[in-house]
Amino acid sequence: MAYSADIPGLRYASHQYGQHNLQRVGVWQHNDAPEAADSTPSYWIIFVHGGGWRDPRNTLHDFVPSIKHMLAQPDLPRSAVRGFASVDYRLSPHPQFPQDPASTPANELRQALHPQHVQDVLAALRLLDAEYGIGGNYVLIGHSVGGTLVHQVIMNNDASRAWGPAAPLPAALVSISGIHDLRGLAERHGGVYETFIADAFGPDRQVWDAASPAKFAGNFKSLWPNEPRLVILASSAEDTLIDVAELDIMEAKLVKDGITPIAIRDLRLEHDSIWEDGTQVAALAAKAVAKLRQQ
Ligand SMILES: Nc1ccccc1C(=O)C[C@H](N)C(=O)O
Repeated sequence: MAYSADIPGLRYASHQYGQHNLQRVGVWQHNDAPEAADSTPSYWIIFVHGGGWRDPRNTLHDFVPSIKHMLAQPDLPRSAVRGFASVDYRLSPHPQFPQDPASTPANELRQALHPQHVQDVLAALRLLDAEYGIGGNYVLIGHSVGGTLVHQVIMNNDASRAWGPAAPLPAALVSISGIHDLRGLAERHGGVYETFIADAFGPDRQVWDAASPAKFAGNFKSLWPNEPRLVILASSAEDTLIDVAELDIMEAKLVKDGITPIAIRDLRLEHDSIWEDGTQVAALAAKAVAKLRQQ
């Protein structure tokens, strides 16, 4: 049941925020009425999947194992969580999954180019705010290129709003095995890294830099007014696809901007096993919520 959204005890709703099949967001909430209101705040936990901006095997369902672990997580009380959401966004072409543009319906074609991926994530957050009133009460978790996208939500909050109208900003960001410097990653590894970045961003490396959170010309602290601006950066030493340099450079950028992230370099498991297993994603979400509730 790899693609099932079914989680015992939760009801699932899928929402479209655009015409394309991938412009959708999944929402899971507890079946029964919420517990008696308590005075401590509660949060939405929202996930943005990875897959090199292109892999159709990565979907909003990537969050399901992590949600199951969160339900069983003793240090993430039910009263602390309003619900879970996971975002799909239009993808770029993948050479292993070719499509014939002549015969493929427009709403199934994967031909997105930056900034369409982040435009979609912003649109999904606006939909969640309109339908569920998430406001700034959410933890935004990204895996791999999802880690790029969650930082870009903050980057978009400058005067130009280049990638879309304002979306509510999160209370906390969690970037797991995140890609933060496109050019750096491509130059260190070459090969398929250059290919999937060029397929998603085009050939101009200045565009890559402008989209890279760690190379961002603006200041994360000033564009993210809501306290406490909690950021958790996490990487696994067993990850053979994303090296710790991607975490190091993002940590340095945030520190320069006046934000001290929590940096966790000792996750276990290979790149994709982290979300497939979900235990560590759940623990990171619980850590973020606990920190927010301590404020
Ligand atoms: N090679 C990578 C390195 C780093 C991060 C992702 C990938 C991917 O391959 C993503 C996806 N499975 C893809 O086929 O594009």
